[in-house]
Amino acid sequence: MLQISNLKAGYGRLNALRGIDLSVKKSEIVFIVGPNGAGKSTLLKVVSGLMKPWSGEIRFENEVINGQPPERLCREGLVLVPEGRSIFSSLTVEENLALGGMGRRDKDVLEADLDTVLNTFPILRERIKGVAGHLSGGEQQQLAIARAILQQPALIMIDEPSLGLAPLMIDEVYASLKALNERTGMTLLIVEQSTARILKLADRVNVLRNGEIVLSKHKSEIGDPALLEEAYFGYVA
Ligand SMILES: Nc1ncnc2c1ncn2[C@@H]1O[C@H](COP(=O)(O)OP(=O)(O)OP(=O)(O)O)[C@@H](O)[C@H]1O
Repeated sequence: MLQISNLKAGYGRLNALRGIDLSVKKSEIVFIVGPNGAGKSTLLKVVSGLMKPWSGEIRFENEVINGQPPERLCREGLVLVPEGRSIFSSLTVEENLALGGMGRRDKDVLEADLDTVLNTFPILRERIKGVAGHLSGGEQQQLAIARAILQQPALIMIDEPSLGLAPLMIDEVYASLKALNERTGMTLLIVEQSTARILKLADRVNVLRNGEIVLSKHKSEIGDPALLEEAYFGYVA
């Protein structure tokens, strides 16, 4: 579904991505983990069209998408949930969700999808008429994910879904994402700073450090989680 080859990008003279190779297959849950400043957000920005790469190639469903604008990629099914709060805080929860389904013509299916999303994130049903800006950080994160799901993306990229969430809430959000992936086959590319929790969910884990993928393993290849830690902290070459 997504094939990234020798991707390089940065800011001015700062080299943030130094030749990334990465692939995501249909219906997989793929994680990119790495410490602060590793280049994780930059990678998602480049793939989603928010930032132009210096060189390399990004293929989405076999089409080269380098440099295409984010709104076009969104229409083609590649949707980013950026880090932090990306909801419209003065609109209600319902209005925010409606924006997610705006481009869809299948209104009946949309209604069923909305119901499913509200079952997945019950707090959003409780607060449906409330102003989104009054939700807690974690609830706003759920709203951002729910809105993205309603866009029916083929590939949803989420930047740090655990950011600012209490541990129990992180478990809930991940359980919901896993259930969604199992039910609909939606492909997920998720960025996280911490390696905690991800092994239970991931089909593939990529460790990004200093702009380079230093480890990429399918779940069947990760026998010892220490391998992951070593790559993360740079104990191995
Ligand atoms: N807008 C920007 N202008 C200049 N440098 C930037 C900008 N955004 C990021 N950087 C730099 O690019 C490098 C990669 O940053 P990036 O935000 O991609 O890392 P990250 O892995 O997402 O980190 P974190 O986990 O802390 O969010 C860092 O050295 C960072 O300082």
